[in-house]
Amino acid sequence: MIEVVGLTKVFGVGSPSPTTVLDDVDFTVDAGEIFAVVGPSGAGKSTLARCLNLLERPTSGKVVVNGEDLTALGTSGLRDARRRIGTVFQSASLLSRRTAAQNVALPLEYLGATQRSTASRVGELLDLVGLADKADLYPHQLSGGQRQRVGIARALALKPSVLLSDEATSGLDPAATDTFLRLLTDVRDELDLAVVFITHEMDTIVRVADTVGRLDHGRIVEHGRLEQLVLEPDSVLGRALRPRGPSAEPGSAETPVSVVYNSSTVPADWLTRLGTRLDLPISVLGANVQTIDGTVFGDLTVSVPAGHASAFIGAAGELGLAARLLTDPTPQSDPATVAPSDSAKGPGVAA
Ligand SMILES: Nc1ncnc2c1ncn2[C@@H]1O[C@H](COP(=O)(O)OP(=O)(O)OP(=O)(O)O)[C@@H](O)[C@H]1O
Repeated sequence: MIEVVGLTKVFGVGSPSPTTVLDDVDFTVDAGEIFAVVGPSGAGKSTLARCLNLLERPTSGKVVVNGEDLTALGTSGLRDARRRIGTVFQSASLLSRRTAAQNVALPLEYLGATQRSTASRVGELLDLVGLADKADLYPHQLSGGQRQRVGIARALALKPSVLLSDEATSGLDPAATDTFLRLLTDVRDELDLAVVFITHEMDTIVRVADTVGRLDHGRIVEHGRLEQLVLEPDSVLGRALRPRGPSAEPGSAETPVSVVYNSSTVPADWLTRLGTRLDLPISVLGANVQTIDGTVFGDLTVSVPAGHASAFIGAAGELGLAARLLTDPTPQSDPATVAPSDSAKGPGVAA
């Protein structure tokens, strides 16, 4: 378990123009949980990663792992404490003159482990990430995805309780990303790890995250469980988690209404029921249905005859659907790409 309490990083403390890059960040990730952090460029994601694994000293606040405040430790204690957090970086950062096995062995060698115990642990780890047959290959002989899997093996070498993945799927092709995400959830389950998954790729979040935080201007401005956020019509994160192509235009005597629902809590024939109950022709203008952790979530735009939208919204609410007028059909903003100044305007209207 990792608890981050009031984490603040100010660069240039004491200078005429100090920059606050992390501002009172709080979150907790339990063992067995994947917490995704998403945010636009410059939001402070890399700084957060470096403060979490203590490559960078926070200005104030705490990073507590399994009850121990790592930020309170001196230099030698800190070296030891870093073992509790394994990091997988973007593009793996493997040493090019070392084989896959030698790269995985590196943290064990620093620790002074015997050759025999190192060889045995490296064998286990390469097995875990499905690369036992690539042990003697050099990084340039591995694919990008394989290099990231070596990165995971190396991050796990010292049996950390927290795994930090810092933009680790950036630049991977879809198949390698799939393999990486499956491996991440497998090791999370097998080793009961608390995982902090920093990314700007919303589709990876939908596939692995239990909880999600949106970082903006160094602050966590939205935070929640994935399956709750995806149903939030007004949430920037919620909208970005429900990707959808453009909807058809409603007719001139029709009003577009957005409907978001969780299929486990609404009747499967909700659209037919609403049409019958209100005695109205209702048509679908656009839709996205996706499965998150086994539950189907829907996000539709429907057209309702003008003058009947309120009745539709009320009746939909009674069936457990979140419906609202679609007054601003602008494209969804993506919290991973939206400029800080735009996102500061707050959420727009759900698509
Ligand atoms: N050493 C430093 N000194 C001063 N400012 C810094 C320093 N490191 C980062 N910053 C500033 O902190 C802000 C956040 O940077 P950071 O790299 O953490 O953002 P990020 O969300 O990871 O961005 P990206 O997605 O583009 O990598 C930026 O405005 C950056 O200029």
